Amino acid sequence: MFIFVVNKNSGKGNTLKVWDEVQLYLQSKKIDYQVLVTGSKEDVLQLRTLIKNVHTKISGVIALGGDGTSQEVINQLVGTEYPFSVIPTGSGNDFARARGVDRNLRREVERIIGGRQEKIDLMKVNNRYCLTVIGLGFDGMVAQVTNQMRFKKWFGSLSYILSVFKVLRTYKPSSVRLTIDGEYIHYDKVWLIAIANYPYYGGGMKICPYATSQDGLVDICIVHGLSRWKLLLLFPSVFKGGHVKQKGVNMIQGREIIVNSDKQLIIHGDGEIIGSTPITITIEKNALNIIS
Ligand SMILES: Nc1ncnc2c1ncn2[C@@H]1O[C@H](COP(=O)(O)OP(=O)(O)OP(=O)(O)O)[C@@H](O)[C@H]1O
Repeated sequence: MFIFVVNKNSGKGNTLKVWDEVQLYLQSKKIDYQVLVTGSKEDVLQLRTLIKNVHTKISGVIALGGDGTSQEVINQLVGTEYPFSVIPTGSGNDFARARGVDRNLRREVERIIGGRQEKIDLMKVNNRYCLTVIGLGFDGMVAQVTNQMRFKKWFGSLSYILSVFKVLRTYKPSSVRLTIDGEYIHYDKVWLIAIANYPYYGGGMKICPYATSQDGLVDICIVHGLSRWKLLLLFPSVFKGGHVKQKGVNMIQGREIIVNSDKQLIIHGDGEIIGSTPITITIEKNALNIIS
């Protein structure tokens, strides 16, 4: 038995259409499933009840949505053995991108149904688990502007790039004190800090190219000390991960990161606003089963 959580509001609004196709395939193969169609984050809480009431073996819980939907679903699955996967129908889809998705829907569903399982690490902030990247400062603001954008549905992953240019015009960098596994580091003029379990965010920006969800560590990218113009020039290199070799970019790894800043910085996790500084981020090894 598979359980599907379908976020009818994700991406360009065609998630229900994709679900219809998936459903046809499941029925043609006589695969047992249940579905929860959700219209808000709060609806995902019904997943627990659904799981409790299923009396056959659950082979997987599959989200149809983007990274925000995935975050909601995995927060219901941590502590269980049920494996998670996603059929990407969101705007950014950075978790799916990192795993490598088959563009052919039928093959993607087949892969999920027959897939092997593996354990991955998750990042934890204030009792909330995040899958891909947590971003602070400039990044937090970009996520906020993107989520408020009326045309996000139309622009898909391009909406993150449009927001970058919008935020770049007015954002002011700040001083940040990082404590990484007990060691203090002070940075001035910090534009952004990205803390990653997977390489991508913002619909394909390879912010931490070497991040892997199976090493018990987060990769941290700190962009600091640059003028607005230099930041703009650095921007194109992030799509291939080339920014990591440039001046003004520091890469560090760690297990526990405490962030303090001279002004309150907005924080996103998987593209969703999850709080503001000061904040502590930890990594939990092997916290989630996924279908790979
Ligand atoms: N299961 C759910 N059902 C309905 N709404 C949800 C669910 N999970 C999250 N949401 C809300 O729906 C919004 C959109 O979902 P999601 O983030 O998955 O799609 P997206 O923003 O298009 O894609 P991405 O995050 O990959 O850019 C989220 O910002 C969140 O507020």
